[in-house]
Amino acid sequence: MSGGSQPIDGVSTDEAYWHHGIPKIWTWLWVASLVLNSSSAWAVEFYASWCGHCKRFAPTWRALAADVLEWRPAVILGAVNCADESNKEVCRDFRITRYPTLKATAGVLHPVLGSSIQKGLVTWRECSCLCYNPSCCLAFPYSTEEVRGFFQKNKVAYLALIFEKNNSFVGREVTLDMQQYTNIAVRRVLSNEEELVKEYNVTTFPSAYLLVNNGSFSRISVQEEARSSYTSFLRGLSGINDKTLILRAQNITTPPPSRVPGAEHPTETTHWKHADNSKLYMADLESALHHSLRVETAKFSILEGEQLEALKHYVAVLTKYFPGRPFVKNFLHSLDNWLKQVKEPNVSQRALEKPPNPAVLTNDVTWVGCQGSEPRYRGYSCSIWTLFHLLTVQASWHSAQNAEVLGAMRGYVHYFFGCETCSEHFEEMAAESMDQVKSLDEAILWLWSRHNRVNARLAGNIAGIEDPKFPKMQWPPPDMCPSCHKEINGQHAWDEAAVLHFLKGHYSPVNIYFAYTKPETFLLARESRDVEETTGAKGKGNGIVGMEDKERREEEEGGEQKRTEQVDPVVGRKMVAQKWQALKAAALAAKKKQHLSKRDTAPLLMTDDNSRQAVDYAAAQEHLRRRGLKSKEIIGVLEEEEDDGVRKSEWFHVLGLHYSHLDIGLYFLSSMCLLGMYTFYIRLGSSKGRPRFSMA
Ligand SMILES: Cc1cc2nc3c(=O)[nH]c(=O)nc-3n(C[C@H](O)[C@H](O)[C@H](O)COP(=O)(O)OP(=O)(O)OC[C@H]3O[C@@H](n4cnc5c(N)ncnc54)[C@H](O)[C@@H]3O)c2cc1C
Repeated sequence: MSGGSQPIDGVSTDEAYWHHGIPKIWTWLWVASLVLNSSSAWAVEFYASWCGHCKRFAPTWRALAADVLEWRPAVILGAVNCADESNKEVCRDFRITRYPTLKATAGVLHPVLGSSIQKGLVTWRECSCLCYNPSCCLAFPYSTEEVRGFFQKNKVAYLALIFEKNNSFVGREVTLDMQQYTNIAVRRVLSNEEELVKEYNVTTFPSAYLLVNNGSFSRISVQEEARSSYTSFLRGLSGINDKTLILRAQNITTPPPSRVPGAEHPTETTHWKHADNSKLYMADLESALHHSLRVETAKFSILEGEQLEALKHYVAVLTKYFPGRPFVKNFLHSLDNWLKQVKEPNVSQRALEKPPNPAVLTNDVTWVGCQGSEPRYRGYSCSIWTLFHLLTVQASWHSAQNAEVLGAMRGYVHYFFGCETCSEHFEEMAAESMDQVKSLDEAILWLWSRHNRVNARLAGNIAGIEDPKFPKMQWPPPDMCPSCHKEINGQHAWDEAAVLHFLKGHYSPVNIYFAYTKPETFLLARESRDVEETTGAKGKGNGIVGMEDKERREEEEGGEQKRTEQVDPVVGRKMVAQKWQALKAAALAAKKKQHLSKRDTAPLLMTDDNSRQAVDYAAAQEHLRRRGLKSKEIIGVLEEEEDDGVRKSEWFHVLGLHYSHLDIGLYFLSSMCLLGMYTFYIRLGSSKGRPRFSMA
């Protein structure tokens, strides 16, 4: 893979990737083998797709890639998206904790703008030449002897000499510009190489001379003594060979694998999800938890000191105030307990990664309310704001300490939030006034007003980081909360009491919608399968709770495709309507054939496709299995269904309540009670008229 302004054939083109044409690096193995073992010098930008500053920096990196396109294979530019979970290990191993970070095979390049990066690249190229491959060091200054013996040693038609001062980069840049051309060599000669300076009668620096292998030479006459002028003059010489011949001969245009199999991790699809901006979505909140706890913290192989304390504080606040689904709350509780019991001064990432058993949390991201019009917009940063607003409001209903949530947010943003400039800005605001927050309501308003300050700073689409569909505004806008806005002396003013009231309603658990969330059974199934895949521990739980061994074997023998169908959210999404019908049909058939009772199939059959009610598919499926329905007859429907914007999640939405499979279990229990009572009363009825007690 190589850098440049043009898309490279065969490289997977990701819509989310705005560094168009710069190689996207997928996996640690690949990076390690390509970057570290390469005789080329690599410069890689590590970024996060949600990070505004990375978006702002992207044009510079892109322009640089275009500019140094001709420096391949000596210098190659790449980019790695650290927000992509499949790159988690790469980013950790390269010790990337903030975005954007530029790293080169010989050190870190500081993300400074413009030509200084280029100069940095040139200097670094020289250093890496020394470290890795001395024979490639064409950019070192030439001595008088080297120039004199040049044509004896090298079978080329031309030698271009760039005379320049030591601190000039022109000679080195032209050398790199021309290094893919055959039949010509470019060398820099320093102004203190007196003999040569005299011999060629050099009076200005820089200036360039062309030596021909027949012994003639002339000054290169250009309008401006600059890199671009020299390069275009030299490229116009007759007999200069086309670079693509060399590239082909060296086979360096071969693209890298677009994705290493197994590196994929289910992430969001580009499929548009219906969302209402007056609602909160649990999918966003759970995705924020997952990303903050498993991706942002995963950048550090060891957590210790204040950073570890910040994590503990964050998790403790989440555990207290996150209004999650029961199994998510369990997850947080387990993590919190585990962290509290840590006696060592540090915690390794590996230890942290072990999921607290048996609790489970989604292990991918699904943006709904935080979805951007393109994958490069919004997402994580939106969700973390949403999460913290929700927590400040939740804390106000409990007897929390005033700045407990704000403190957790401050610590989290300071130590873990990858966007460096965001973190610095937030810290400035916190240092300025967070300690003046005197009540829980003030904490809600403090966060609201600081968020609005950030919105104001970013408004107006600075450097294209604003999602055009979600322009930055002072929030809540009048259409969301008319009473929040008032006028004092013709000037807009906020009615803070109304704002507080609005925020408490907006960031309240009853305003959280569960569309696009995955049920616990689905997550457990996926998690245990992941464990199985990584440990190779086949047969040790396939995630289908309570499944008989025989059936599990059948399932495994059923082949990969079936398993994929059951769990792959993308495939599932496409096929779900069909599957749903098939599952119903299978249940009906089974009911007839196998004499399953109505009770057994009830949860499935009572569900109306067009209603807003939805059944816990996985629970129903599991239930049918237990009732003897063969696995082959049950088509896995673990994914939500979407039909004209009406969603049926695996959780019931009935009167605003969410029913899990536990609820369905209770439903069966109550059905049985009813049945029992019914039988009892029938018996009672049939015994009417008969004396209850023997007559005396
Ligand atoms: C702590 C922090 C600091 C950041 N600093 C920077 C920075 O310095 N530079 C930069 O480029 N990006 C920064 N970002 C990212 C930026 O603020 C946005 O998150 C990002 O641009 C995505 O914007 P968005 O349109 O999704 O809405 P966001 O601003 O992320 O808001 C998310 C949701 O919160 C709600 N909301 C909006 N405003 C408010 C409010 N005032 N009160 C309550 N709820 C509100 C809305 O429903 C909105 O959809 C920061 C993010 C965080 C978490």
